[in-house]
Amino acid sequence: MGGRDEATSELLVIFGITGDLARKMTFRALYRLERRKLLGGAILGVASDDITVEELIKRAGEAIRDTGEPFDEAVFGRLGKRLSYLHGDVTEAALYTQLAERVGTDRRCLYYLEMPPSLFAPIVENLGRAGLLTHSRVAVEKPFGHDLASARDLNTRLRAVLREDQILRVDHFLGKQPVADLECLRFANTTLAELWDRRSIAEIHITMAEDFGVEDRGSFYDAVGALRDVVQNHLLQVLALVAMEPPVGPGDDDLNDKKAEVFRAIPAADPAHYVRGQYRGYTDVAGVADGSQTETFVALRLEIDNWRWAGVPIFLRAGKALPERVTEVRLFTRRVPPLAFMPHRERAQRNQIVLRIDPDPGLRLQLVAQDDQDTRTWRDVHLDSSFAEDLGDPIRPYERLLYAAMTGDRRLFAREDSIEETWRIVAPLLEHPGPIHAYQRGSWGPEAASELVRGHRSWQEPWLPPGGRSH
Ligand SMILES: NC(=O)C1=CN([C@@H]2O[C@H](COP(=O)(O)OP(=O)(O)OC[C@H]3O[C@@H](n4cnc5c(N)ncnc54)[C@H](OP(=O)(O)O)[C@@H]3O)[C@@H](O)[C@H]2O)C=CC1
Ligand SMILES: O=C1O[C@H](COP(=O)(O)O)[C@@H](O)[C@H](O)[C@H]1O
Repeated sequence: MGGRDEATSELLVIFGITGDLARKMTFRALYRLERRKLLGGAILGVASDDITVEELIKRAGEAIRDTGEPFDEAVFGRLGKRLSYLHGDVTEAALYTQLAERVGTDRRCLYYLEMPPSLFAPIVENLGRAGLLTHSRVAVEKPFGHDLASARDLNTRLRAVLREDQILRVDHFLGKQPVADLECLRFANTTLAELWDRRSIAEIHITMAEDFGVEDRGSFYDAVGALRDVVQNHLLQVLALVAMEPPVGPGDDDLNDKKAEVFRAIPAADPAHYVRGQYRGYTDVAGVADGSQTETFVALRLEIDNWRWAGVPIFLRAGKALPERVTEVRLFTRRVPPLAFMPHRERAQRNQIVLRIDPDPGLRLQLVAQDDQDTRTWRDVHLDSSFAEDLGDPIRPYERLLYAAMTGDRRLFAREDSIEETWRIVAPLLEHPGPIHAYQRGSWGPEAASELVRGHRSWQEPWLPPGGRSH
């Protein structure tokens, strides 16, 4: 994380400071930045609850403790001194008059919108009317639209008052260490860089598994489903970083240009290669409609029609109530020819390269070795790196993203064209969702997901950290 300069925001204004995301993620991220002495300015929280700043600070402390973060009173004291609070209805002009009095129109602010998505555009329009956007940036949480048309509409409304370089579209997966590091891992290492194309790679699997259900988010989730919740955004952003060409420079657009090229080369997904599942018991969750057809599991196949990846199938799967919480990218190499020097001319298994994003990020290279006890057979051997062991405690996603937003580093945020392309890619699946297959909680999803990969590598047991599951 780099230094601060005249591009750094002087004031962070958080809309939605009393919400769930702030409680679970934002306060902790701010606390960690404070501990690393990376917070330079004041923080103003905005929400509708009529509470005092003392109450807000108390809630912030509880929220940070609840995350299990080691708690240092001195650090928290410094953070608390930065906090102030403004309550009101964000749909009313009066709030922005008060905000302008508190903030002034000359300050470089970062407005971070952790709000119900229907309020993103109205808030930005109100900020514009109050003259509060001239020197400022706006970070908007997910989701950015619920389909291509709504994403375009939101974009148009934001762009009516903001330049593209003032808009930061948050996707917290882009703040995860192994995702942020993909560019360097791929292009700084000849061993990976030389393998990373259709000549050496036969197929790619990306798995995002969660070992919990929808829990208390029934009404939010039932209107969204797995495809919109994590594939259109998180997994496609990861795929772009896995598949892109090397950026030609360090600029924000250098990276985003390469990601956009990948998206443009992905044909719209084919509903014939799309499987949806719903775990048994989902419709009993509070907030879920009776007889809901919303998917809690998806598996799909994509292609990238460019010179690097043509002919390499890409399989994505994501689901809730699966056996493990694990997110990984797995590349299967092509097979070597039969080995004439072995007693049987059997062909060795493919190598696999696995990037584990969660939990315990790391990289695995799965190779084949001759079994020392029985030289006629093969054994898998693994070269594993745990990034925490090798690189130290990682910066947390929201910590990384908040800092990047405050310093104006747009590389970690999704650009307008990428968002629209990802909605285009999934559009046929939204229009023709197909049947929903029931699956048992704690299974790897419906049987139809295995059918999807028939003739290809089967879905693999994900690579788990030593000791199995961790959160
Ligand atoms: N929660 C999560 O785990 C995640 C959330 N997100 C995204 O973050 C955003 C916020 O989500 P979340 O925190 O869960 O939402 P919540 O419903 O928990 O919080 C919403 C916030 O908005 C405020 N608010 C709502 N309406 C108004 C209004 N008219 N005027 C003023 N304030 C208002 C609420 O204030 P008050 O409570 O005082 O009324 C509250 O602070 C969403 O875009 C969501 O998709 C993204 C990833 C994960
Ligand atoms: O955006 C979302 O992401 C979480 C998973 O994020 P992680 O950082 O815990 O891996 C997912 O559970 C949630 O449904 C989705 O809205």
